[in-house]
Amino acid sequence: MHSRFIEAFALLPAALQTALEPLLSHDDFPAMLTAAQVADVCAQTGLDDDALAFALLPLAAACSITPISHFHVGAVARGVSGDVYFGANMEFSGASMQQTVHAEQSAVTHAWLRGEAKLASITVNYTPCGHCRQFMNELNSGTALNIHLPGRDVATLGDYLPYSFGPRDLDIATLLMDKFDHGYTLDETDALSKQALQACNQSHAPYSQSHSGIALETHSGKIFAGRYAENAAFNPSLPPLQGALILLNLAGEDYLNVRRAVLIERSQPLVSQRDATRSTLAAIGCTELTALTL
Ligand SMILES: O=c1ccn([C@H]2C[C@H](O)[C@@H](CO)O2)c(=O)[nH]1
Ligand SMILES: [Zn+2]
Repeated sequence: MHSRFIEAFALLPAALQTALEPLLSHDDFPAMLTAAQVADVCAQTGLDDDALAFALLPLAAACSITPISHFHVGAVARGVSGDVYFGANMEFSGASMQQTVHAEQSAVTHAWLRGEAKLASITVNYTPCGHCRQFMNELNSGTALNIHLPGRDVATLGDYLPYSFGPRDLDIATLLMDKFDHGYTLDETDALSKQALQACNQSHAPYSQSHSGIALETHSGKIFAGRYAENAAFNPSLPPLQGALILLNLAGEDYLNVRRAVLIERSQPLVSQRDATRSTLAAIGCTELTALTL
């Protein structure tokens, strides 16, 4: 079992420990459960889907990296496929506050990067901040997304974000997690560039059209790609680097092990990721960034 889970796992009810043990005992547990695994764990423990999501929160929160706040937020997003995805907050010492990833953003992005089509619900161990509510208002599940919080009845994003501002206010119809391919091509043939290009092609940037994607390679040779997720209110947009680091972290890798990165964006974009990406990568000890333009 990955060392980060040991303490939280030991505090789970015995029946849940028994049901989860075969999944978590692998070092490469992907911080998600498939619909079939969820059904199996529910059958073994007698928990329903929602109770299981709450019970998993301490494991999700154990994935947080919080050198600044030491405040561990965990989230569990459920896709319409029935698969569930962990999320956890990530902080970067030596970078700007704006580089922080919230647990809700982590869970949502985790689901998106793994190809989930739409979210049905999200369960979080603390109330989502205004920034997260706005971030989630970009999703193709819209204000119908169910939000489960400890000690509260289930409510929708619409309940938590009344009089909301969102994509429709800017006449945008393509929403976060909708599938698309922007069709950019590039002659580069190395694996990292190819994955960065694919991420760029799947990025969500309907406001600026400044599509971008990144791929990170770790010292162990693994590759993690992230797509830009733009937001109607602009500031809650999530840069591609954050997407890739979310996936890397949830896969059990250490973000200090990023060896090199390829960022792909358009030439002279209205919104550029390059400088912030370079500076955040430097804060986590990676100075090998190749920035390619389309
Ligand atoms: O909705 C929220 C509010 C805060 N945090 C994180 C961000 C930061 O790492 C820490 C303190 O704000 O908690 C979340 O993950 N979600
Ligand atoms: Zn938040």
